[in-house]
Amino acid sequence: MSTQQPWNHEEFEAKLREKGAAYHIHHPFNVMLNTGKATPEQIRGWVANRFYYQIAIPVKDAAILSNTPDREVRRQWIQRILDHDGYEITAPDGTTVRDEGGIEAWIKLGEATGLSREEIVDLRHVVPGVRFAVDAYINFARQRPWQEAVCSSLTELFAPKIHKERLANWPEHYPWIESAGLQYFRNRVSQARRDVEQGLAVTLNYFNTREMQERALNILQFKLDVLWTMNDAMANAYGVNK
Ligand SMILES: O=C(O)c1cc(C(=O)O)c2c(n1)C(=O)C(=O)c1cc(C(=O)O)[nH]c1-2
Repeated sequence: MSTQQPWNHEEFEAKLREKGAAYHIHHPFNVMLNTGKATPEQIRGWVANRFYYQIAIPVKDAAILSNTPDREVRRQWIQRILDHDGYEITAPDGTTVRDEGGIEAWIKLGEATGLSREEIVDLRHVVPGVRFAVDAYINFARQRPWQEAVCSSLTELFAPKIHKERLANWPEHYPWIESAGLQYFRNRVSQARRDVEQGLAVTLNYFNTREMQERALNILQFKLDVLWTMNDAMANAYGVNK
């Protein structure tokens, strides 16, 4: 057991952010995608496989909702499910508000790359390594205390940069993908920032001894490994061009 003093919030947050060095933004398969070296086949392979992650996220968030007795947390956390699944809500006066949600936006991204809706949603292209890695994330959220599951979402600290990189580079390198198809990435930049604020607040407060803070870093590493392993599996299936 560690007998050291806990890091203060600033130090602890800095330790979490240091973990960005192991983010999948640095994986050779992602570097290939974001530097314009990928073939249409490789891009389609990535989009079709990442769809399995997209559909897992609201399931994972529903596990967190079901595990927390804290109503204030649930009030905020439910937004993530709406972000991905979309919603159609009719007020008592009959007015309806709808949003197609991130999963639908991801399907549109897939269609913009030349995949059919059917071959995306029936998961035929999802390779075993991606499936196992994503399932591990869902299982972790189902089985561990909800604060640990919240902590595991903190790879989102590093996500705005990867989305912005795609928005900056894909139109130049892959002009055959219609710009409207990239809407998912545009939406996520601000959504990820908001998610991170909430996830960080829970994590900084809950992991309040040095031993727990070290556990939080290991949890974040687990999630980084989920994303890294997905990229390994896709690199194995589709290859990496130098
Ligand atoms: O494209 C990416 O590289 C990337 C990474 C991550 C991430 O770091 O987990 C997420 C997303 N995108 C994303 O779009 C998203 O909605 C999301 C939710 C979560 C989460 O763990 O709750 N991660 C991510």
